Amino acid sequence: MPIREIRHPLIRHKLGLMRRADISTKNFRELAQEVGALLTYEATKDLTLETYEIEGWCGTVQVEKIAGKKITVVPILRAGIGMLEGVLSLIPGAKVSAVGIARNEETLQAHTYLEKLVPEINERLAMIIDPMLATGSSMVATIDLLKKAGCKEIRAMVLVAAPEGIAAVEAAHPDVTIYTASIDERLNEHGYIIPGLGDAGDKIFGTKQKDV
Ligand SMILES: O=P(O)(O)OC[C@H]1O[C@H](OP(=O)(O)OP(=O)(O)O)[C@H](O)[C@@H]1O
Ligand SMILES: O=c1cc[nH]c(=O)[nH]1
Ligand SMILES: [Mg+2]
Repeated sequence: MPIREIRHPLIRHKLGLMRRADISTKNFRELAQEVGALLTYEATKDLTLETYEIEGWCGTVQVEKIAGKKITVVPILRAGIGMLEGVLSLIPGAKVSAVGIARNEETLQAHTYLEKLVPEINERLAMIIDPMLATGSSMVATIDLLKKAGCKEIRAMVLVAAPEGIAAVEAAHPDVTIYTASIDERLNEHGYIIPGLGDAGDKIFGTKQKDV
């Protein structure tokens, strides 16, 4: 199952607010973190649990914890940072592997400029975060480098996904499930998602809005 659109009412509501042309940087940032947290809740729903025993207030009690694999969250810089706090609010122990990728706005090809992966990443579940999945070239490049580093289980969370990007990830990496708040209609001639959110990196960091 490579794509999961999470149509939860809270997510739909928050994403609707994010689509407003006049949204402030502050509100966009807050909502990106909130939707990031809600997607994390869904994307971790099937993690396996194991029971163990503790001393509780009335004697020993069986409790549960997440079994096996540790997690690394992989924000695709810059815009992925805009979801990081939200994700870590639910998985505070996760280690962070930063991947810097910028899309060439002419060719729409992804260019990798930073790769700072945590040790023993091959033993971790990697959860990639990026607000936008447009052509898919940034996501495919990230999955390529994680697999090269030995990652065996990879999931991705994006706020908005275009059908073109979903198809690209599915073709290159059919084993990776993508969790998204919305599958939007299409890309425009500049490779921007319609209706989308505009330039998510610029909105999160307050840098100049490009004419998209
Ligand atoms: O699916 P794609 O066609 O590759 O496009 C999506 C990428 O574009 C944006 O990043 P951008 O390159 O603008 O960098 P930024 O995060 O530094 O703004 C976005 O955050 C994704 O990483
Ligand atoms: O719609 C898009 C596509 C790529 N990057 C963005 O920030 N937005
Ligand atoms: Mg950008």
